[in-house]
Amino acid sequence: MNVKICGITTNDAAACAVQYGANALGFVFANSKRKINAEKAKEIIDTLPKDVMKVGVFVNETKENIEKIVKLSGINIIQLHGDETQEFASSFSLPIIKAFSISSQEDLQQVIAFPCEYALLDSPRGKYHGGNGIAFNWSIIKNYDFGQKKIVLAGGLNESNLAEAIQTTNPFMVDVSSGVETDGKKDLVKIKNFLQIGKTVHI
Ligand SMILES: O=C(O)c1ccccc1NCC(=O)[C@H](O)[C@H](O)COP(=O)(O)O
Repeated sequence: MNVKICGITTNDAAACAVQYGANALGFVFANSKRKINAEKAKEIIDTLPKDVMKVGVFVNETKENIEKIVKLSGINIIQLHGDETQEFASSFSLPIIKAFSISSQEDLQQVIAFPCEYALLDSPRGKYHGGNGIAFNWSIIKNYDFGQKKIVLAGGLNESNLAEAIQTTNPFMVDVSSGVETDGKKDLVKIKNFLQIGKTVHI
């Protein structure tokens, strides 16, 4: 299973995630307790292997600022986690991960229609637009045909529920932030455990 560890702010957390096989690391440039600036993100990204996806997370940010941060930091995928339009998403040359809040089957139609390579399915917004540590009802997407969209399952995943989440939804990738933290900081043991489960679980 592909695994994205989101909300990376330190070299240690990035190195640990890469060591245990993370496929993607997320850097949050939006209002968040995990917010990072482009310079620090670049310092971390410069240490990462080529094949690890470097995802920049944005919420209702301007195109100009996103492009500035892309250039400064070296991120190579843009995650739009706000109310961005289809037109806005289509205006970038980098691959797009569009985040969707899922609370019922009706929310799934917009996922298919949206012009993005990856659709990140998350729980409804809490204090922040994302990274709230709350799972949605996975049965909503069980056996749903998303066509060519690569589904990234997010929201409240942790080492206790990851295997069940993957077996229920069979996504392209799983994404975690709060579930690999202790007291609001990335926990290297939890990152390792999460990745070991993600890499070995049978679907
Ligand atoms: O992580 C944040 O703090 C954040 C803030 C604002 C917008 C998006 C954010 N995170 C995006 C992610 O991809 C998270 O990993 C995803 O929402 C799942 O988070 P969690 O439920 O904490 O595992």
